[in-house]
Amino acid sequence: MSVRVVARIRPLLKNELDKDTIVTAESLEGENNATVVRLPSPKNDAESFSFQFSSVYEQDATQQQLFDAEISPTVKQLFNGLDLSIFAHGCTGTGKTHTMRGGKSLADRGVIPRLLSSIYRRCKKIEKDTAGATQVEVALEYFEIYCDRVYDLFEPPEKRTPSGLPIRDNHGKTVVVGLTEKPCTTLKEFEQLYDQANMNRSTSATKLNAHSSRSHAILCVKITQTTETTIQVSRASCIDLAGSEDNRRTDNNKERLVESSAINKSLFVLAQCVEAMNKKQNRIPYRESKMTRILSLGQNKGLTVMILNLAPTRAYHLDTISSLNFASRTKKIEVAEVENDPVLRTMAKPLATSSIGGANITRQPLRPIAATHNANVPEPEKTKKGEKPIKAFSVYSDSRKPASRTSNLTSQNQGIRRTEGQKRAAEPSSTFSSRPAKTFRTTDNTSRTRNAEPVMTKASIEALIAQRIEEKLAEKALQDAGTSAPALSADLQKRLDELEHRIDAQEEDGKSQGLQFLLMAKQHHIRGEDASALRMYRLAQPFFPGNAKLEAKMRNLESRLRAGKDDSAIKHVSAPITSAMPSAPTSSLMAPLKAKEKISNPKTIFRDESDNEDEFAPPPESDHDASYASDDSFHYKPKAARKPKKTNKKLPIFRDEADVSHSAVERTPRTAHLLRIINSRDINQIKALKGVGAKKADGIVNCLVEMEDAEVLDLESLAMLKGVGGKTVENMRMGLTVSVGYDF
Ligand SMILES: Nc1ncnc2c1ncn2[C@@H]1O[C@H](COP(=O)(O)OP(=O)(O)OP(=O)(O)O)[C@@H](O)[C@H]1O
Repeated sequence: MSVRVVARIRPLLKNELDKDTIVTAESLEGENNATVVRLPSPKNDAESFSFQFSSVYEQDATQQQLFDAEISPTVKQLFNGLDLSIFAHGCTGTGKTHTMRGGKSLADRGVIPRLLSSIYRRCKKIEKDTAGATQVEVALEYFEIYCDRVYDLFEPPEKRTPSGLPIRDNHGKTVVVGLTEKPCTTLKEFEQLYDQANMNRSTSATKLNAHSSRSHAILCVKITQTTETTIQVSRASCIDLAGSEDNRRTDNNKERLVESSAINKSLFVLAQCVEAMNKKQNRIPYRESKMTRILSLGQNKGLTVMILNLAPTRAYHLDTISSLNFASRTKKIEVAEVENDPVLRTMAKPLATSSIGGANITRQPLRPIAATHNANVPEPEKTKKGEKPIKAFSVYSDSRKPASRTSNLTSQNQGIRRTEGQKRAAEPSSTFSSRPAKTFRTTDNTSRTRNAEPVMTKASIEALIAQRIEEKLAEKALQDAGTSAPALSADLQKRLDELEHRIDAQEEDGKSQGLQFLLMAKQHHIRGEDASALRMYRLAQPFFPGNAKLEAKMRNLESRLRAGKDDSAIKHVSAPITSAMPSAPTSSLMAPLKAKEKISNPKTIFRDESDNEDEFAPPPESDHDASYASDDSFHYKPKAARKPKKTNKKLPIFRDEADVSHSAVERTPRTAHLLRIINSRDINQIKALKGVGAKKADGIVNCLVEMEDAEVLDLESLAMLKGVGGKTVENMRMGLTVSVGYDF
């Protein structure tokens, strides 16, 4: 993956003019451009921290300068077939939306309108240069992830369903189902669509930002280039992340706190994913939040630019350090995974792929080529004029689309297309629908092959051959699937929908979220990561207000951290919990930077593999198992109107006599057998349990991997794994009698 991380320090706002500026940009010796962010240590102003990035933009940097230097050069590659992802990251009020969207005046326009302007210019140029032989179409999807739910921003809020749009895994890619795709032919048209859609975005005034985005907004621009012989699709995804918030500073009310919790949680998971990638762990916890599932940072191929937005004042000091730490980790992913110049290396891929595909490619049934390299892929025949346009593409995957055009549609897809067709019936004929039909054509990429030859290595050829084999197998599987009766698809679809509703219903219940936080807290606790555990307990606390045991746990962790060696770590996590609904401090989202010795040489980059909050934490308490089990005492108190549930109702089903003590020795054979299967982490065995499908099994294994060496010791702990619950545990156990034939 190629992640280019640049930092941008915003200017002082009107109400900050008298405030202390502590964040500065510096150049390394012999360089003209600033690449280092420097700020003092929170402990001691005489010491400073420095972080190096690809570029650093100072307070007076204009929107134009940032775009010209960072984004403009990628547009060419976008048209060469690479996907592009642009992230704005940073805590609340640091200028993410300003950077991505910007203001109304020409000079103030942000990255997104400038990118679209560049895209349309290039479209025109290509069409002109090829005398119309290559035609370029642009289409948009725009959605937000608000409180872990996905909403289409092209739909007015009143049309939203409470649970939002479902997301599904499709051949390893996450897709948002049912998004509107808007063909968009001119910049003017884009501006209208974009402005209108932005009015649908969830924003609110907070103490830290009068127009704070309460959601992650993702704009996907799909570019389709059609020539006589080929169709090439590439995508630019522009992501304006919601800002992390230190709720000790926000004075957020309950509603804002819930939003803030969701924002902080998803950013926390993002940080965890980045950390897992850094540590080269096999499993990246993408599934812990919808944002990380959809973005799949590190899985998407192509170019990624992350713009780290920073506020210059002391009020943001700890938040700024947290953000810098996070960005440094993200930057390291690039260093670890891309050894050669990422631009040259990734540019070679589409050329090489199309040359390997050669004349044998007659259709592209699945996503891989388009998803990973956007190779020139012939598309199935387009619909005739007047017919419905093709259904929405997905964020990083359009794997269903080719299938849908080749009659192998699942009823799910048919349903989507119907909806889309109805939606668009009133719309003027789009460029898609009015375009003359294209037929499958074999690729004749002689010149491309020639171009690609010098960069083909043995390894890349092998990888491409493996990929082609995979595609062929997938194509065959798809064709096989296409022969199954439509009734089966409808049935499958119904089951999927039911499952989705069940999950949504569960998600709507704050209990599930609160328990997830608790589970994550416990996982951290087990690993001895007290600082992270404390953060997660804090996130959980709003769901269990007034729970004395939880508060005692947090106090315990706080005092242990306070007693730890490094004061700077304590500063990040030891704020006393006074309010009934304490918050997740922003600084707690990402690892605090370890205080280093005095920095005198700006060339030194003060991050290394060991920079991890957990090194500040004292070793884990030996009694953590006891506390693990004792969390059953957390009473869930859902949103205001609901009555608190009694403890004994919480996990009533599977508590069999022998389990009361939670002792492994006293487990029934059936329970022991079930726990053995779970702790085996063997997805096939887990999937075979009654009531556990592939998705749930995957979720369970993910949780277990998160727990590293820890095991699930009892059924109650099992029920608390994400997506499990008491009923599922009961089903698993009951199923064992029949399906496993265990002698109980
Ligand atoms: N480079 C800049 N030049 C001028 N003003 C800026 C700049 N960056 C940010 N601002 C101003 O700072 C304020 C906060 O910016 P913005 O709303 O973009 O922050 P944000 O990071 O998106 O916050 P949130 O996460 O809460 O949505 C706005 O008033 C914005 O106009």
